[in-house]
Amino acid sequence: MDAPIAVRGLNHWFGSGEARKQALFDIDLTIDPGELVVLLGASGSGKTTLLTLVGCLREVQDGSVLLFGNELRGAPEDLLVESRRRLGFIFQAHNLHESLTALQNVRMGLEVHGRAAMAHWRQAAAHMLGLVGLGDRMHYLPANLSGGQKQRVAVARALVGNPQVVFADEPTAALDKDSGLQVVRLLKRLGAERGTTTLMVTHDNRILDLADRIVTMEDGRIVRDERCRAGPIPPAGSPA
Ligand SMILES: Nc1ncnc2c1ncn2[C@@H]1O[C@H](COP(=O)(O)OP(=O)(O)OP(=O)(O)O)[C@@H](O)[C@H]1O
Repeated sequence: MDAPIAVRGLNHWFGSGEARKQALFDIDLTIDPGELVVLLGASGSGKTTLLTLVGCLREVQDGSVLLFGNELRGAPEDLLVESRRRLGFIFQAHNLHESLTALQNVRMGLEVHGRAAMAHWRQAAAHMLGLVGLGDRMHYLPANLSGGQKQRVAVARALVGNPQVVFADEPTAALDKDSGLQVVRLLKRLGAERGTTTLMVTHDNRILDLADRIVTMEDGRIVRDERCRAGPIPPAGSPA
């Protein structure tokens, strides 16, 4: 299988005129299918900028970003929309809809996938909530869930559409140690089972043990790229 993400010579600037400031410098990064890659780096080093560029949430200005083999620089809107459908996003502020139950919140993760996916939304959402250990909380409103449980609902929502790549920005920041580990273990397990690739920004040293690879950024540049011992578990059905 081809690399889902291949970045070459990526530069990015914010602002214009006098205030123009370069945030990314000549980034090269190839991520293999099924990898759980952690992006580390001090505040302002460019992690979120990189994540949003690869996640089709920001326009690529200079260099190349191949997502599923498609060039995002200068890509037409319909290609970006199509690409986003294959992605899942988990952000620190889990932004669940307070007036919707856990099940209904997870349903939202299927809405972009059209009528075929929606036909069986209840089964799919319930199955996903079961996988994140919330089978007995499906009809709870967010207000009646703990921080860790809410984040797991957000994880279920991100994963219910079976994304090929998951982008997670500080997914454990609001969680205690056990809940944080649980969320990342879940991502890792689903990655192994489904071949899902995860690119995760974190400051959380506690979850580094679970990473297949740790990429460190400093002042807009990648300064280290280390593979960890464990390595990715190949998805079921891939050649030995
Ligand atoms: N919308 C924006 N407008 C102007 N400058 C920005 C914008 N977003 C980010 N920057 C700047 O780009 C640089 C990289 O920011 P970025 O948010 O990618 O860093 P980060 O590593 O994710 O930081 P943090 O860990 O604090 O989230 C910083 O200097 C930041 O001030």
